[in-house]
Amino acid sequence: MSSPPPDLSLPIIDLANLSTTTQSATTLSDLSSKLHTAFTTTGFAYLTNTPLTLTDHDILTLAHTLFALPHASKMAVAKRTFRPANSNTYRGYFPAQPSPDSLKEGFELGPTTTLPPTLSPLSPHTTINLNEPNIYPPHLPAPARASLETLHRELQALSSTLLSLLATALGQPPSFFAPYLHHSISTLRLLHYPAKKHAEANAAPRFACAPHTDSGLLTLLFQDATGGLEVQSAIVDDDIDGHWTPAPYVPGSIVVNVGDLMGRVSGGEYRATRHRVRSSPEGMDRYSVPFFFEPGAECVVRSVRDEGDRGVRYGEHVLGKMSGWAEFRDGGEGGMVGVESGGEIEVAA
Ligand SMILES: O=C(O)CCC(=O)C(=O)O
Ligand SMILES: [Fe+2]
Repeated sequence: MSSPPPDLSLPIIDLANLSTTTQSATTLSDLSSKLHTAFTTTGFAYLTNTPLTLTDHDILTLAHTLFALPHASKMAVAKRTFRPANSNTYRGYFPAQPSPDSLKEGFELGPTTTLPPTLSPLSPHTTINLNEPNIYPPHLPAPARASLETLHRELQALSSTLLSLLATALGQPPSFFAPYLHHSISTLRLLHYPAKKHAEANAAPRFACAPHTDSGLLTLLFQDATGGLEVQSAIVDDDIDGHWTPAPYVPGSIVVNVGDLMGRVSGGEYRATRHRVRSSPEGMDRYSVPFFFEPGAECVVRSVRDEGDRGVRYGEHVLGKMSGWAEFRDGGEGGMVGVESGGEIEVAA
């Protein structure tokens, strides 16, 4: 028998002190222990006063701008699995797919640095280059593209700072995880959950995004005020459908959560918590912008708690998970295989 679920109210961690040019040891150790407590209990927290150039309103406006582009402009950069004439396998656009448990279109970009290609088979039909360069819809205004790249760079820097605070919380030197970030392939994803139309309201999927854990180290998420994000506070008596708590929009905040890799690195101390997004009320679109903080494809991720852990190469980890998901969608007949970046692992219902 498991113990009863904790009362989940997500903590708010104020990062204002990170914006000063020098931080005292006390400030850093205070933040480190707040993150540690949040990640060992709920696995989720809100971050406020984050050191970013763009506001959350600016960031969600970028998503509105991108998804308002003509369908043909978005499909011009659709991943090859959705448009076989295209050469991009991992970065770019994915259209909303009919699915019993989720409905969303998305656009994904990685770092702007040039990385050596890594061609890995996902399935007999599909090869993925996790180190692929970015590709943008032809009609996306140049300032929007520049803002997306700035945002990716700043979120990478912020996440790296959080990782060094977690290193100390786990009893390691602050730079312990620096080698993990060599050729890091973090993904910035823009998401649009289209509104249900009246005629579809009863047949529409229950979730906009099905229950899942994220595959990387950490996820930093901007969401609009629509609501629907829910976090699983505990799995009691093996009831994996139970104990969901809303994680509503908090103005000016970023939701941060632990991904599978950080769970592994911490020897299971940090909770890679399952979460999901409920379908919005009829007629409401929802937009969100998660940033999946990921190591390099070649990085071997090991538990700091287990010297015998041989570890897992991140590229293999993420492709293994994706192949499971793709088969789930593919039906095994070489049909349209939905391939999104390594941020999300859907848990088949
Ligand atoms: O849209 C959201 O609020 C959450 C999205 C998410 O969890 C994901 O893409 O992994
Ligand atoms: Fe997620």
